[in-house]
Amino acid sequence: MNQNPHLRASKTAVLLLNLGTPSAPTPKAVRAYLKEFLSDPRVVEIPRFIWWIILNGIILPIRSSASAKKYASIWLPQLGSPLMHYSRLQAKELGEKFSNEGNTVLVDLAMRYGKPSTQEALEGLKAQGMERLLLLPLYPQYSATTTASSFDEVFRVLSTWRDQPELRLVKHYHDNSAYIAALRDQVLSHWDKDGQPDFEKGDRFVMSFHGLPKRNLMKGDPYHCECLKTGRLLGESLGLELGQYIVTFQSRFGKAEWLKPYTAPTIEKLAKEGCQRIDIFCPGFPADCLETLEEIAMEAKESFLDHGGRDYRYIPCLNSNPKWIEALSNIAYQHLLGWSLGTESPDELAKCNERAELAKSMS
Ligand SMILES: C=CC1=C(C)c2cc3[nH]c(cc4nc(cc5[nH]c(cc1n2)c(C)c5CCC(=O)O)C(CCC(=O)O)=C4C)c(C)c3C=C
Ligand SMILES: [Fe+2]
Ligand SMILES: [Fe+2]
Repeated sequence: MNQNPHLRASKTAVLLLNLGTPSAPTPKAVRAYLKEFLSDPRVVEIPRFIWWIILNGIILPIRSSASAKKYASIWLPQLGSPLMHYSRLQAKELGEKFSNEGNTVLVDLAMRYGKPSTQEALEGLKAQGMERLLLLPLYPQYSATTTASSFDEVFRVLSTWRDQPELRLVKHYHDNSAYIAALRDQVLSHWDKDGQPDFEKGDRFVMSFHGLPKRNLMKGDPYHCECLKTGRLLGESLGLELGQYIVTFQSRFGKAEWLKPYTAPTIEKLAKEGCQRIDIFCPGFPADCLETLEEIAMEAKESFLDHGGRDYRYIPCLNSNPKWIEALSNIAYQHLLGWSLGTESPDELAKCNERAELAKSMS
């Protein structure tokens, strides 16, 4: 069925791309995930042979069980990995938004590592008649380590297809006004509920982004500048002055220098300097995950309180904030301009069938 492309409805699809997460919070599942992730030459740029020895001989044996314990501490009862749960929810709600607005757009989620794989997501869309494909990464700031790696994987899969879809990509949306408005809404709704920090008294608003080796920045990765711009735009939209907000980088991996200032030492320093309250938010992570829930909401909180801080407020990621779903749909619509957002009318399909019959009779 549906072998003849003339006989099927041709559809537009939006594929959300994210990193991926272990299938379970166990050393075995975490090891398989880390092996795939850290073997990606886009992520670690050390010469392959040397890296293979370090990864298999040192990192995987040590890190798999340490990370598994951390994953176990954030695993959601019934729902599993927060990254998977919120990414799926975002795909579902974006799809519903399109259909509520009368558009037929296929929406799905693909993970760069683990499941659902990019290959299975693309094949699923193809089976539903996808002819036009928009790739929308759940990375607002572009980095070769994340965005480019996800695109590479899509290109790799498509390179095996005879009949490829039309293709468009969203490179980044770090300064998109709807994204900034969603971030602002997320912060303000927490301040409305919990009270605002007192900046006159020295309270601080910290925006923590995932880090990257400094070498990547020096080689031309735009990620650092895009994080700083998101931070500035969010700070401005909240009416904050320079010094009231701080942009930091977390999740350093290995011994090399990464983007600075690092989140953990900054928080410790603030506490030691007498800052009583910090509100911390991770604008670069659209979904809560290990890096936000364990490293920021738990570990960094402990350090702040241990070093004399009194009040540590973690503001959750965008997750299923309706303003975020609206931002995703705005970004998608901008890039879908000119593409059909419905299936062909019965008239069009009938014409297709006539052309197909004609072609058959001539062959
Ligand atoms: C060289 C190592 C790493 C680079 C470079 C890197 C870049 C990078 N990562 C994200 C987003 C996420 N990373 C997550 C987890 C994670 N990241 C690394 C290493 C690098 N990341 C590791 C080893 C791990 C696994 C956890 C651990 O063992 O510490 C996650 C969370 C995944 C989850 O399952 O919850 C996200 C999200 C970005 C945006 C980025 C570069 C810009
Ligand atoms: Fe990471
Ligand atoms: Fe920069």
